[in-house]
Amino acid sequence: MVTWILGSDNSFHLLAVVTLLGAICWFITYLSKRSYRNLPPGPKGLPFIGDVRHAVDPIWLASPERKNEYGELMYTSTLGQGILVINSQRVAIDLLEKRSNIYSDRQRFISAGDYMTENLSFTLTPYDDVWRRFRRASMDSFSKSAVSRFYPIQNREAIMLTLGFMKSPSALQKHFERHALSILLSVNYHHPPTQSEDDPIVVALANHVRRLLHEMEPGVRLVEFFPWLRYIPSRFTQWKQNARFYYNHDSLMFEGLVKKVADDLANGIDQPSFSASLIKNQSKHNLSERERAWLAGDMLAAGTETTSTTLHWWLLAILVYPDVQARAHAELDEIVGYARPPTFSDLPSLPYIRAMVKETLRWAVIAPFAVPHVSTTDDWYEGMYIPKGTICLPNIKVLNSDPNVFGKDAERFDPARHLNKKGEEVKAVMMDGREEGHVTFGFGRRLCVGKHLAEGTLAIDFATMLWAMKFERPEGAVKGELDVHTLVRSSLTTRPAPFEYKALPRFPEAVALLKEALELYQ
Ligand code: HEM
Repeated sequence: MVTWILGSDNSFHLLAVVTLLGAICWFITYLSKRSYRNLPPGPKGLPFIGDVRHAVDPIWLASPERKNEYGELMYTSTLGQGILVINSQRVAIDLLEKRSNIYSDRQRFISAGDYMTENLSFTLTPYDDVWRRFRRASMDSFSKSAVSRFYPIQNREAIMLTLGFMKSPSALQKHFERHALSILLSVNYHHPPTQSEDDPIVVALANHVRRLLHEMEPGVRLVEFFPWLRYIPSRFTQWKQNARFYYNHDSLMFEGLVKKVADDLANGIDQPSFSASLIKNQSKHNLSERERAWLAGDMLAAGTETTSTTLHWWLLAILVYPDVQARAHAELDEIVGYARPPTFSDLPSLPYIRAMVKETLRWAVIAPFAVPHVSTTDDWYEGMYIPKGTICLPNIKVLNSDPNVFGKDAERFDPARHLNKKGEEVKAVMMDGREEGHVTFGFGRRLCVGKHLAEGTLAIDFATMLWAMKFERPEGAVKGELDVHTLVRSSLTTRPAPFEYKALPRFPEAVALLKEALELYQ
């Protein structure tokens, strides 16, 4: 047969086709090997399973030693999943900002994503049409100018937080968590101030976040490693039944919160809130009722713990750096005085307080890898190959203390680094010229939507708390004893290790003046 083919007229064509196919196969193999030979440096691990041990160890991945060992980019992989750790602002900006069009997807989770949220959790949703509509709708309400309508809520909550602290200073975490959630419930639904952490909505939300994060933990769901398991019918798979149950449960919870706002609007009660804007702009945003409810609901999950954890780090920072606290007190005394607590209208005249917001976000380690991005196409960067589907981890602590950007004293908490010699705000301390002075809000198209709201909350909280109180170490505490390095993992974020402090009123009338001011916001 072979002889016949070779001997016929067609034989030449066939031989040519086979040779050509062979050459193409060889070329593809050569190219792919060449690509994989050019992956960024990093630990290789074992054949087939890769570097499982390190890939699931965030402390190892985030350590500044990796930068010394491998440089600005480190690539590792496990079970075929590529992971890229970005260790310099320059590269983070080049990839996640300048090539944002191909680095803006999120990691896919079958259980937490496809089943438990039907991919309607804004923070986790893939880079698709739903995300685009969510992004547009939320930018309308959370832009720098739009958030000013929430100032009265933030002012009220700053006073409530300060009064709570003055009454029971030791319960810092409870105060910060109640405060952050209460702001977001009011901003989202014009909900009245939340009084305690036992409030049913507080408990329900905490459970929602806890469930999702548990579901996303590596190794909790086998289906994440063996996606074909999703095709096993629900009656044999408890995880699928649970995920469906909680999707329906959470959808009803979020829809119920928006419905209350819709009822108010129908009854002529028109108070500023994110949900009210979504309802009024229904046709512009093109969101279904369910999408709308999940969008508003995800703001609570994304904004609560991040804000409360930042406050927690700030308190530690001003204890470790009493000189910073003293300079903030001096600014408040000069600009606000002792006759009334600060308001948003004071903030333009309080550059040191505003710089303290930037510096807290730079110095604190709130989310060590922000929220990972995923690449959507194969890419080449400075001769290195980055395969499609790579999980990209910006190493926030390393980027925020990059000596090329912040100098040799980057470890120090020093708001003055964001000011010039005259004490005025310096707009850009960053490589891309962005104004924040840190990369804690993430990058590119997925940059934190709530950043303006969060900055306002932190500024008015710092101003109000420092106007009323002085924070000190308890008697007998030795300088240098405070631990600024340990990271205690909470659900979404990392907090500092527990520490002791005293919160002392700065002058006798502070409580009465705060209570008086609070009445204006009731
Ligand atoms: C200090 C407080 C906050 C910090 C440190 C923080 C940090 C972040 C980070 C790191 C991301 C991921 C960015 C990226 O993927 O590159 C993010 C995304 C997001 N944040 Fe924030 N955030 C804070 C407050 C808030 C608040 C108050 C809200 C709601 C009003 C909010 C809503 C969101 C949303 C919805 C996303 C997802 C955006 C998207 O995937 O397109 N955040 N935030």
